[in-house]
Amino acid sequence: MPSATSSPPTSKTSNTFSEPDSKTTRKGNLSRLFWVIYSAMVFSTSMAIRGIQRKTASLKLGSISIRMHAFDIVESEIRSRLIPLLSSFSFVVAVSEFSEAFDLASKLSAQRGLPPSSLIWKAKSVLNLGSEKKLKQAIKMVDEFAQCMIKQRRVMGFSDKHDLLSRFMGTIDDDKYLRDIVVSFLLAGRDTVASGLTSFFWLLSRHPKVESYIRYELEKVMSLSSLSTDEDQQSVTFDQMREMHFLHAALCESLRLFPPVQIDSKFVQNEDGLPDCTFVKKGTRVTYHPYAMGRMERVWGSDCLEFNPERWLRNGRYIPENPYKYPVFQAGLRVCLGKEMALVEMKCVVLAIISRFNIRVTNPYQGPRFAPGLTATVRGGLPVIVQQRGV
Ligand code: HEM
Repeated sequence: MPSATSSPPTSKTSNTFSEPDSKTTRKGNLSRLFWVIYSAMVFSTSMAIRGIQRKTASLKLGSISIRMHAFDIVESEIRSRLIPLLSSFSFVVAVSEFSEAFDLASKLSAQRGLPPSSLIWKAKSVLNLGSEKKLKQAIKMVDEFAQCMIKQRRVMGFSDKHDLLSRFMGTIDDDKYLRDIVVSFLLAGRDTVASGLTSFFWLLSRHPKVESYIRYELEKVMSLSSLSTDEDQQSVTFDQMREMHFLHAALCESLRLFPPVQIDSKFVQNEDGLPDCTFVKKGTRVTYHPYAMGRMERVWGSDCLEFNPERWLRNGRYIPENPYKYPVFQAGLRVCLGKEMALVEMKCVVLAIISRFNIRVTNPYQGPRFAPGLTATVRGGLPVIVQQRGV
């Protein structure tokens, strides 16, 4: 653990595995749960982006005020839905029709790229057959959901609202464009965050000391705060969370080993050369591989395969890496606009869960296996045992 904040976790936060007690534990599928919760949360902060809107979106998404707004929304979803769900004896996650349609559309779109030639899906699409027919139906349902959300917001009024959709509605009148913005952001921000959280909980199950240290850091920031005299303060505030350097480091380290976007391709617009002088002609597909890059000894050193949050800390403070070395959120012009928001969301969920529950993966020795798709979805989900702490 980092030297500047190296006091050992208290016994209260120590994290030895205890056998599940039938009254306090329940089994569930964490990745499925995150997907469902996030479909609601990301919608309330989602926004469109294309061409000229990128700049506007980038300013808005990166701003402290929008991150604080996201923090409030996520906190409220956690309190009203996630915690009650995890606390109930057996949790069955209700999957909405929309959620199913969204998953199907993502899966079928990704499957288009699997056969060697695109002719197959194009022919099926023209003839409206099989998977292409299902894809069209799924996309229609997703679009209708987004349209309905925009229509409702118009009826309810948006000028006094602070969420991103309302802010964009103030500048864009075209509802079809707004719909595409909502769907794009949902696509960009939903499964990525769910995937990152799922892998993180798998890693925590394998590294209980890291989990204990996050709990210790949480207790520390809360006790140092002037709010600590306020007996009503039950959960961390946005500012306190920003002081949690170890948590931030642990999430970055987890995303290094399990990036939600494992590979990403670009097509060359005009003939060009790569930095190593490889010639690339117009139309060439160039793929970079964040999953492989995060595990290269040449880049990360001999302990590249270890989960070691300390590699991100100097004197207890988080030091960011060069995004070209760590392209989990891409780098340069097309860098992820939701990076900061994603980290806020992930931190909120992690803190809410680990301060109240012990989450144990049922088979921690089996690493996550990913299904083919746009984002790294854990195949079959991540079966876990949830145990309420202190019971
Ligand atoms: C851990 C979570 C996330 C990861 C790892 C991630 C990663 C990425 C990556 C690699 C790209 C570049 C894709 C490309 O150029 O092909 C990207 C783009 C983008 N991301 Fe994220 N993302 C995450 C969460 C989010 C969230 C929560 C949002 C918004 C709510 C978001 C919004 C966007 C947008 C709008 C773009 C498109 C930027 C552009 O093309 O100009 N992302 N993301």
